[in-house]
Amino acid sequence: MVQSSVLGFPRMGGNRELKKANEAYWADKLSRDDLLAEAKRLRLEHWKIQKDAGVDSIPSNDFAFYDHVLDHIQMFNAIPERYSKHSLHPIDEYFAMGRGHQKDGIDVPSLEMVKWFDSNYHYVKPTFQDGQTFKLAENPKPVVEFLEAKEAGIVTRPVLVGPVSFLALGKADRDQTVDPISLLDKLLPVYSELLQKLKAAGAETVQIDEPTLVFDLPPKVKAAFKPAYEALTGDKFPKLVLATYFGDIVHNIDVLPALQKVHAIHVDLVRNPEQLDSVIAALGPNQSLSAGVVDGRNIWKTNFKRAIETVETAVQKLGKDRVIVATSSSLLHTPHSLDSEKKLPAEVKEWFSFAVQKTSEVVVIAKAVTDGPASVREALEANAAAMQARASSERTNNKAVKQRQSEVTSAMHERQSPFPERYAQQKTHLKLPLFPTTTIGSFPQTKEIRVQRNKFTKGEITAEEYEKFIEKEIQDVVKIQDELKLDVYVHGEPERNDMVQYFGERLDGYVFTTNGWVQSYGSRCVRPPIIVGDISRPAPMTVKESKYAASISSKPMKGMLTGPITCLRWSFPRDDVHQSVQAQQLALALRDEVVDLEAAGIYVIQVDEPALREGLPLRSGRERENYLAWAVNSFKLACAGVKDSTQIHSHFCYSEFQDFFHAIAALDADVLSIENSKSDAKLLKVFEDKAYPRHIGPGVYDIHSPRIPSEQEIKDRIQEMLAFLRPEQLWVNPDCGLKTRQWKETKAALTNMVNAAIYFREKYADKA
Ligand SMILES: Nc1nc2c(c(=O)[nH]1)N[C@@H](CNc1ccc(C(=O)N[C@@H](CCC(=O)N[C@@H](CCC(=O)N[C@@H](CCC(=O)O)C(=O)O)C(=O)O)C(=O)O)cc1)CN2
Ligand code: MET
Ligand SMILES: [Zn+2]
Repeated sequence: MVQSSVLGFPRMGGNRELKKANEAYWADKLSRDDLLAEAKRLRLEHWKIQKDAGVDSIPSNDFAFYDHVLDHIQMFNAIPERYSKHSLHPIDEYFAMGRGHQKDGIDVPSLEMVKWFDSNYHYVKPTFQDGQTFKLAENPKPVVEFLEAKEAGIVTRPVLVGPVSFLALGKADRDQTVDPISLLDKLLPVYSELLQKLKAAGAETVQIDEPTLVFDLPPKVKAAFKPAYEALTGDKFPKLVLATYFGDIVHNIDVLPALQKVHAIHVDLVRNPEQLDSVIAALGPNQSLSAGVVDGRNIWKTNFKRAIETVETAVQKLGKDRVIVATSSSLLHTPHSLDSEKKLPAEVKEWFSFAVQKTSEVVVIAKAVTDGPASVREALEANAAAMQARASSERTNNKAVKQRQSEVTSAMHERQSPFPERYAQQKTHLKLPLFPTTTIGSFPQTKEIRVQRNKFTKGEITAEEYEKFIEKEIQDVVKIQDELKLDVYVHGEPERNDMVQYFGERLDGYVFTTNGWVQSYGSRCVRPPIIVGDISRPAPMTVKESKYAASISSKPMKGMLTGPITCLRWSFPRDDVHQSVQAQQLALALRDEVVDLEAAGIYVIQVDEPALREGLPLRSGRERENYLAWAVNSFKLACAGVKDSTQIHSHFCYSEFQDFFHAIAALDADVLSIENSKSDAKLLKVFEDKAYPRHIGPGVYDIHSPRIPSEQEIKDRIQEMLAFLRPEQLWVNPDCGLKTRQWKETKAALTNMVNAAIYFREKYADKA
């Protein structure tokens, strides 16, 4: 029979219990025992949900306090000495690697955190030493959690990150030269030991994730699969289901013969349905296919008819015993349950499926194929009705939006004049000093701000009271910027819950959840708004706050918008029209906002695009070029409606930009601010040819840590930049917004930053 399976379940809990427990533990408000107990309770609850839904293969070890890659770093003892030398309790050592540790005389920053493939989830990068060795932890987490589930009567399928991906997703530590994949021989015995322990504990099957198979792989990495899976398959090991996701593996299909002893290969058939035939053809005679047909990355109900057809195609070739119905990826990227959404319009709620609902979907699909459609007739009929209702809904189509899109011209993407002419006007208009200082937009989102917003959302305070509160926050932020002597001010974004959700809530074509949280990193979560139809802007979204801020200050006030690509990427997009169409609709809505800000007297406007790099297709080639063409165009369309004298800024963070800078340069923004301080100034190499023509502020300090950078440190950074960039084109700013910081360290860090800028301003006074 066709089995059903889930590749991973969200960890946070229906009410973000894990976030709250972690943060309480970090603040010394929850004991270690209580934290561990809460985690155990959540794991059990999540297994039960899947068991009750009837899922055959339920994952374990998908839970992580902070990040699952970090779990592996600790379990294999790939812990850099700067963490291990303090003999912290294992869980504190773990958090020290994830988020840094400044306590009891210890001061160590976190390991690097980077994007998980093309998602808004971030993992902790394994960081290896020359001479790296590995050792399996005494009580490996996957074994402990397998036994925990077993004790509760649930036999699970443990999930591991595979050895090739674990190495390939890592890097050499700073000042080290080791090529991670060369460590395979040392790592395999540890995996072997772990898999045997899992088998001894009773695990029949283990899911081993090798998502790097969707990349273009360097030959050395590609060649590592054969020895790895020869070493880890055979009678003494559990059966392995090797999982890939977020792309196709057709370009690496020649790796499959080396994987023939692996029980099953999992592929993402939501993202790349066309890979089905090639993968089936490459399977060995005894191998099974795990067909990822329920989307782990989006919230749309699965189209049962289409999914069943796909699975049937596989069954015809392989037989029912060699096909597994699965989620396309872990459900980590979807919110917990639709049941807690009380405010969604009833019509659209019918179109959605969150993690809890998706667990039932895999079961229905598997049953439909095993026992025939009649066995699940009701579910299939309800599903078909929902598909039909969505396709014909008034909400999805807006004629005026389509009309406007048809009238977009190429001239609408270009500013009136080239940069030198624009800059000449901006210079006289804005009267900025050399080395102008600014921040990226947000100031600390204090507990008080969140509590007031929560009261307003619940109707406990009136709109007027909330507005007064926000105005007071803006006044405070302006006053602080006066004291700090910054040059270009921001209003601080106190009215925004999140830089994407805030816009989603103000645009037609979107709906939003009240509890649809998804983990972004560590304990930080987002509630991606959902694009259900054609997007338009019913009214200005940010003008009131920016105008108010400008009215109480004599300095230039920077307006703050989230760009079309970031709005798209950090929302749940539609799956019924191409993303380029949605991006253009967002661009047109933002274009109106940009023009309205200018008309309201805002002459510096920042349009953030931190997700531009994340949207880049994972493999090089034509698909990437297509993406860049429409992505760059949508940004330009959003910004180009202003006069030459209005200065357009854009901001980039959370990605590596060295190999991507040409795309950022193509945006033609007057000023860029770009994260720089964590990557050992790798970014600056891009400017080696000294050809970048416009203005730019590579971040001068990391905002992720409460650590206060000294004035000297910041001066050193700026000095380093001056080797690559002209003094006339440099801005001085932090790496990113300050919303996750406290006021105390924010003021101290910015004081040092402004002093450093003043030093260079005086030094280069002749350039002014
Ligand atoms: N969408 C998105 N993706 C992004 C980023 C980003 O800023 N936005 N930045 C990068 C890093 N990722 C990040 C993701 C989240 C957060 C973050 O700060 N999240 C906050 C939630 C922000 C939010 O939506 N806040 C709401 C709701 C706050 C809340 O929890 N309220 C309480 C009630 C108030 C209280 O008692 O505190 C509740 O609902 O229970 C608001 O302010 O209104 C968190 O997890 O704590 C930061 C960075 C990359 N991806
Ligand atoms: N303007 C936004 C902020 O300052 C940009 C953040 S990029 C993740 O928070
Ligand atoms: Zn940023």
